[in-house]
Amino acid sequence: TSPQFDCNGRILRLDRPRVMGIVNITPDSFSDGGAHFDAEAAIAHGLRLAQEGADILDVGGESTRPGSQEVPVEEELRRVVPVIEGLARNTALPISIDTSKPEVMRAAIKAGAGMLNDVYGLRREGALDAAAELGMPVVLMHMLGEPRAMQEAPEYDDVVGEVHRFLAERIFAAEMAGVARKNIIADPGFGFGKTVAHNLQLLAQLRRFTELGVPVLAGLSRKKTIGELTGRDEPRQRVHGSVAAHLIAAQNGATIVRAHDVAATVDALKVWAAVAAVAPPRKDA
Ligand SMILES: Cn1cnc2c(O)nc(N)nc21
Repeated sequence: TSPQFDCNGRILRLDRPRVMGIVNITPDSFSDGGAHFDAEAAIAHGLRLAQEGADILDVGGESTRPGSQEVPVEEELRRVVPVIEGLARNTALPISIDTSKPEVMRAAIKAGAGMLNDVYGLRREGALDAAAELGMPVVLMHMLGEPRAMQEAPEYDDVVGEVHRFLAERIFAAEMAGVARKNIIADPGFGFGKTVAHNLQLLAQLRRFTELGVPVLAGLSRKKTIGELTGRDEPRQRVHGSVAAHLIAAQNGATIVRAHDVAATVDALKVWAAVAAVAPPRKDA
């Protein structure tokens, strides 16, 4: 039987690779040009991703791209709560909250979100306890340093081994804090303190992370690595490269991929799942 997650009453079944659609609420996403954000536009975008076949919607109010600055908690709450409420009212899909702040985790779950997606791997003050108290599925992701400086000159002796060890430690810390192991998802954090070479090694050896004994999430959508490999400077032109990378991630054991372009990714994974259904059992299974 395949793992499944109870996301605040909404079920996410990992019987096949699933697509986490991205709903970013940041000034450079849904804004009417002003400094404030159009919650309605973000909600409409999330509903469109649901129409395109997303299995879960990831709502984020603080950009974590390289060089990004922190957003004050009041601001982050102002951005995400109305969107989560709007989405929860209009779709039956599970909703994850992309945040590292315990206060935002609590408010998001109260508003109807059912999964925590923390790029800091619950390392912020109070995050482990919040995750344990909320009792929801949680994604633990690897990041080297902080978004502001993580891409300056990332270095590893053995990127796969070091990311693997970090995730094993965070899983252990989460379990010690009271997070149920069945609620944990691991994520190597593509692009979070990694060069293109590091990202390629992590993707090529992604199956190593399934040894952690929890589902693996991969997020490469429209990232700089895809742009560099394809020569596409414009993120919107990185759809094909992103779909290729997520297919490889599925082939290498990921059961959730985090994507902007949901329809394209859903179609690709349908082809992947049809072949996987008739493939001979894996020798290392
Ligand atoms: C918020 N966010 C941006 N990239 C991500 C990734 O690769 N994984 C997860 N879990 N979250 C991400």
